[in-house]
Amino acid sequence: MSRIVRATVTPILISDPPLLNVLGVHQPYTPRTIVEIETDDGVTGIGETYGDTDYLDVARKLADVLPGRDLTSMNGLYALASATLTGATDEVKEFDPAGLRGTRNNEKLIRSVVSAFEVASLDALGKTTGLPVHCLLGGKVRDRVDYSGYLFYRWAEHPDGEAPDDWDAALDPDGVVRQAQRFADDYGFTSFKLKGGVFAPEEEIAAVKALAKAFPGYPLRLDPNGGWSVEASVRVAEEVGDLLEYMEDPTAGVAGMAEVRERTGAVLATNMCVTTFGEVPEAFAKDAVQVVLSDHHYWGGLHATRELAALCRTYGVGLSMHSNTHLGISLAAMTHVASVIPDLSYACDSHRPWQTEDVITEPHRFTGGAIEVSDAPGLGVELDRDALGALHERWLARPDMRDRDDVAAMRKVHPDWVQPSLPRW
Ligand SMILES: O=C([O-])C(=O)C[C@H](O)[C@@H](O)C(=O)[O-]
Ligand SMILES: [Mg+2]
Repeated sequence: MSRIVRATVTPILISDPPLLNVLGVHQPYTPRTIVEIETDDGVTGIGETYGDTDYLDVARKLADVLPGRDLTSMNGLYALASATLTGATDEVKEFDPAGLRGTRNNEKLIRSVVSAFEVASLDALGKTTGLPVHCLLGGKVRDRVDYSGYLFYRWAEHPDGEAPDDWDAALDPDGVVRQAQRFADDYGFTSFKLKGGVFAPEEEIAAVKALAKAFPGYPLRLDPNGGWSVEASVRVAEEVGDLLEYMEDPTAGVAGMAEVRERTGAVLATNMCVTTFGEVPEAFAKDAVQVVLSDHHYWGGLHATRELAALCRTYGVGLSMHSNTHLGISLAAMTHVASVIPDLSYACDSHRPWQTEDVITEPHRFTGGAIEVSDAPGLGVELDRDALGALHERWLARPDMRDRDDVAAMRKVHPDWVQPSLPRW
C-alpha cells in the first residue's frame, strides 16, 4: 500500500481573455490551484482546481495533514478537509462575483478542494499500478469525449492590453459566427454553446439564428446565467427554442426554472440552481431541470461525479458537463470521468481553447471537437515544472488578481458598473 509522503499546493495565475458574461468580464489573469501528491514509491500525482484564496486556504490545510496517510483513502478526504474548517461559519452566498456556478457554501468549497486531491491521488495510483484513471473508475465506455465550442461575446483585448491573444472582438451575430467558424476550423467542434446574458435577449436571439444559419443542424445552447426574467425566458424559448438542444439557466432559481419549463416545455440545463447534492430533490421534484451540468471540481471529484450520474439516471434527468477557466490537468480529469459514464450523451463544455498557457508538457489537442481518452498510466499528462514556476511567480507578483472578480474587471472600463441584480432582462 503506498503512503503519501508529501502534498504540495501551488497557486498560479493563468492568462484569460476578456470574455463577457452577465456579471461583467473576465480579468486578464485567473487563479488556479495545482496539487501534487508524492508517495513513498517515489511517484507523484497531480490535480487542479479553483484558485481563489478561500479555496487555496483549505487546500493548504488539507495538504498539511496528508503525509503518512494511505494513498487510496480518498473517501476520507472530505472529512479531513472539513476538520480544517472548524469554527468557520457556513456562510451561504447565493450569487457571488467569483464565477457563475451557483450557491457557495462550505460544503461546496470543501468538495472543490477535495476534488483536486482525489484526482492527484488517482493519478498517483494509476502511475503506481500502470493503469489509466479511467480503469480505476471501472473502465471507459468510449475512446473519445466530445466537447462543444464555447463561444463568448468578447473584446479584442483587455483595457490595459494585458494577457493578449490573437482573437478578434465578437460583439454581434457576425462576430459570434466568425468565432464559431474559427473554432470549427481549428478544433472541429460540431456543437456550440453561446455564453449569453451580455446583451438584451433580442440580440442574443439574433446570434443564435445566425449560428443556426451558418451551421445547419449543429446542436446549439444559449446560457445567460440566470440573466432573464421568466417572461424573457419564455419569449426566447418561443423564438429559438427549436434551434437549441437545451436552454442553460435562462432564469435564476428553481421556481423560475420550473415555470419556464411548464410554460414552454423547453429542455433546461443548469450549473447554477443544482450544484450540490442538497439542491437535487426540490429541483427534480419540480421538474425545474432536465439536464444537470456536472463539474467534477465542485461536485467533489470523479467518484462523486459518477454518484451524480447515477442519481440523474434514476430520475430520468440528463447529464452534461460544465467548465470554468481551467488547464490541461482538469481537462484530462474531465475526459477520464466523461469516458466512464455511459449516458453522458451531450458534448461537454470546456473553456480550455481560450487558454494560451498550460502547466502540462503536452497540452491536449481537440480533433473533430473531441479529446482522445488516454490509456497511459494515471491521467496521462506530465507537469511542466518551468511553466508551473512561471505562473506561480505571476501569482506572487499580482495579489490584485488572486480572486476572480468579473464585476471589478468590468469597472475598469465602466467605472459605474455594479454587480447586476438578476434578472437583468
Ligand atoms: O456555464 C457556465 O455558466 C459557466 O461556464 C460559468 C462561467 O463563469 C462563465 O460564465 C464564464 O467563464 O464567464
Ligand atoms: Mg452555465
